[in-house]
Amino acid sequence: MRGHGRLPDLALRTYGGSVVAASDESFAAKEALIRPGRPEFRPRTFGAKGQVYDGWETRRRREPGHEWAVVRLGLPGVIRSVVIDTAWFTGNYPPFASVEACTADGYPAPDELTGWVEIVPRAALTGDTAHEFEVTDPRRFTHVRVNVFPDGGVARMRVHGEVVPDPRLLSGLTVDLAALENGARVVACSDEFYSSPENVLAPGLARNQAEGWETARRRDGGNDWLIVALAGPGTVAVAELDTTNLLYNAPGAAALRGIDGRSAALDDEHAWFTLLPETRLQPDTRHRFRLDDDRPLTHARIDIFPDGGLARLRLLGSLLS
Ligand SMILES: NC(=O)NC(NC(N)=O)C(=O)[O-]
Repeated sequence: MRGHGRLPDLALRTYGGSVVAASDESFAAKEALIRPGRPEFRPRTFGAKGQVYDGWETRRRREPGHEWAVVRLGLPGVIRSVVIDTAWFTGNYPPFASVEACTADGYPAPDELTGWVEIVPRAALTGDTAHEFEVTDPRRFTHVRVNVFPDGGVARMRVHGEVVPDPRLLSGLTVDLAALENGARVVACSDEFYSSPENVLAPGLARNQAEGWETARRRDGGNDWLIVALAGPGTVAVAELDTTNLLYNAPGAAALRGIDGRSAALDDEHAWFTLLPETRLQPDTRHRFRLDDDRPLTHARIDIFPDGGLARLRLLGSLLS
């Protein structure tokens, strides 16, 4: 069994994050800070404002002070680490940075945010390096502010943590119990050769194959699978198995099972019950299946036969009250 990757990036643009304000972005736009993917660089590529960078880059400060950018998390939650990546910034990286966070109710404007607390104390940075800082504050945060001293460029900021949704927006409703934004996460997966299984829980539709989960071609006669810890104990009424963008590598079939992890161990094969028996799938298709089972579950396991992947897995249902 392979690892299931790291905690999700709560700030990621494709998870709904937004860089809502910055003190300056003269050389390169603040929005790049939370862009998915590794930063790119083409040497000797100059625009009207200077060398082009895939990151946030401020002007050279000529007066005292420092620069900052505020990010609204797409997925509010408990932050476990922050990555400040100065990739490609060598003669223009900030020598120091710190990170603050705050919690806001509703939809404040950036200048209405209050109650900032330091979650990463001022630390020295080096150029062209991804610096990871552990965060120990256990509170739920909705926004972060990165400060750079005195100025410079940061390619990416990643804010890894555990999603903590607002329970008022889930209880009593039919919701996707397998959605990352509702607190679901992948806890185990057979293979993540081409792209991460976490992608099947992401918001919205996958725009291409890489935005879904894709396994290697399987040659051992077995099959690929993943296990999702749901948003909470609940019942599932509709399963959506989306093979969009998988044209020549969609699984031939899939099966879905559930387990109530409150009373059984995940490795107890007999405690898993079938929600959807092995069912034929078509390539590039959003399949929706009405399930006929009201047993509560905390985890779901999808088996795909023999390999391939999925663009999305949606499990519409309700949390136990
Ligand atoms: N975008 C830039 O041109 N930045 C800087 N210069 C180079 N060459 O990268 C700088 O900070 O002066």
